[in-house]
Amino acid sequence: MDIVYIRGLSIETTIGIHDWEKQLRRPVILDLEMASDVAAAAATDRIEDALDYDAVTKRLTQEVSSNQFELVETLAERCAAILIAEFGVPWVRLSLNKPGAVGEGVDVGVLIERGERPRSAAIEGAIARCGDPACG
Ligand SMILES: Nc1nc2c(c(=O)[nH]1)N=C([C@H](O)[C@@H](O)CO)CN2
Repeated sequence: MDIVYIRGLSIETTIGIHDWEKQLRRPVILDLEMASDVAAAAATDRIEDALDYDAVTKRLTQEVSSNQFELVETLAERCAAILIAEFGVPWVRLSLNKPGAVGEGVDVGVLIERGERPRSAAIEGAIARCGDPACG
């Protein structure tokens, strides 16, 4: 499985369960791994055949910065849903860090995986030879 990744995407938003948190804007940091057929894009050398990390960055920035959330879980699920529904990403691993949430130097957040991991060509070949999907 090939991956297009985005690391350290910092987006300003309003997030938190406490009243004081609802009054301020603060950054959250996203790290994304998105399944994508890199070989197919390389074969044509066309952005239309690639998962455009610039377009993903702009869309997630727009969504996260223009909305308010209570939980990091909600924000993470919203981003994963957008990647699957709007960008056709079959599988995503997304980690969301909320800096300073529980004090200096402590990292908290969530790590989620959504969608189905595409099988490698080698696994597909093995299944085809075996004739039974359970074989893979
Ligand atoms: N699992 C979670 N736990 C907590 C969250 C959250 O979003 N998910 N949020 C908070 C507060 O907003 C925190 O950042 C500051 O107390 C607490 N726990």
